[in-house]
Amino acid sequence: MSETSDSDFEHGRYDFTSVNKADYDYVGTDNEEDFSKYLLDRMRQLESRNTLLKEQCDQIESEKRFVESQKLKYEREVRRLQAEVDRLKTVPLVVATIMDVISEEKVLVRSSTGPQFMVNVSQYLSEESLVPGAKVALNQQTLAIVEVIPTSEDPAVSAMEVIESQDVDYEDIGGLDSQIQELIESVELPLTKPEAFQRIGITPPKGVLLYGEPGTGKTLLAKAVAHRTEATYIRVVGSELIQKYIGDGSKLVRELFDMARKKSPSIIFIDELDAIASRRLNDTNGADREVQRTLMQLLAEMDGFDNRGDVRIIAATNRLDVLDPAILRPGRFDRIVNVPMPDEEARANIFRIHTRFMSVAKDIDFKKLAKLTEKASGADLNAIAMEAGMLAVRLDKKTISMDDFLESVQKVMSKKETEKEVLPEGMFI
Ligand SMILES: Nc1ncnc2c1ncn2[C@@H]1O[C@H](COP(=O)(O)OP(=O)(O)OP(=O)(O)O)[C@@H](O)[C@H]1O
Repeated sequence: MSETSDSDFEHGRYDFTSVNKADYDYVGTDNEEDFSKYLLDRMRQLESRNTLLKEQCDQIESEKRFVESQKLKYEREVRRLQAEVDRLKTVPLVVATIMDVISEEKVLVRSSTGPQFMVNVSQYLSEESLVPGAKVALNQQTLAIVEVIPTSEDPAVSAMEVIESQDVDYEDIGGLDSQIQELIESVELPLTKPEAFQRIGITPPKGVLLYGEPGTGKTLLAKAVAHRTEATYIRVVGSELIQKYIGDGSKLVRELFDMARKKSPSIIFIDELDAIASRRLNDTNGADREVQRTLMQLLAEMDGFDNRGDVRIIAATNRLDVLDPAILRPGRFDRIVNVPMPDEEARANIFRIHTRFMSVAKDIDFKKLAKLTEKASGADLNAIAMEAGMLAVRLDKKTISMDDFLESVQKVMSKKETEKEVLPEGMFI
């Protein structure tokens, strides 16, 4: 009988198909019983070897699967690194802003270095993303648009101030009684009593335009009406629509009206209307065309707007003289309200309003303060009251004295004078 060592099994050297010649010697001999025993032993041995080999095979299989998955992982890593190397080796892209979309394939852009180009568009870019104002990347050689750069902030969110409820009321406004009355009739009543207008058969004005020098209370008036009507107050600033998001103004105007409808009853307050509604001087310039497009969108929104609805529009400007007459036509801003600088009586009232919650001495002569502040706006008077309060705090006093007010008047009014001197004619502070 040949000897087979354990290591033969382990190393696969054992030939399972062959039978040792010596094994035949048992057949037909007395040793047959021994031979059967031997075969049984051998079979058990082989079975146990078989189980062991199966286990080893399973283990090798699982190792193989592991190695294969590692291989795939490293292949992926190599591909990623290769792509990164390729990306770093490619020529840089030029950043540009879309000025105008001429057709599906042609777009007018202004590159970040200044010049404007008419460029082609990659067919893989979605048409909706190609809108005036969008930032794009151009191939350096062909200048074709290859990518639309996502905006880091939503212009609609940052350009609009939306306040669900206001805390300013008519009592917080000094000296503008007739202006308040105008707003009650043209904004408050259409929102609170629309049926009264229907009954009488008149349509309320679509838009109210407040004009006057800075700091005279135009914003305050709009906020107070929003408060009275419990309407959502949505404010946009004309110059921000244009300066920050060139090309996006018209989209923003559309979004503004959509939001106003969604949040109705609402009051849209457009501050610095002149920035988007000035008479155009130069049509050829891209920025001017943008302003025009924004204005066109505003007019379209106003024209398609139901004046009996629960969205009202108030706009404000310091420069009524530069407005495009189109904006003042009937059916648009057809109620024009002057918000003047406060007269003496109004100034005294505004002082009283702004010192209501301050700890002031009993002998404060508001009439005298009003006389001393002839050219002051409501905002200046507020600044005077605040400054007087600061003086009292600095001196650790319990109440604000008349002297504190006089010192503050002197300080704020002389500052105003010097600022006015350095400003070009026609510009307000
Ligand atoms: N008539 C007023 N009564 C009481 N406070 C006033 C009045 N006018 C202005 N103020 C004060 O001045 C601040 C600025 O006023 P407001 O923002 O309403 O001016 P504005 O006319 O909208 O100015 P701008 O044209 O610069 O936007 C107000 O928050 C308020 O404190």
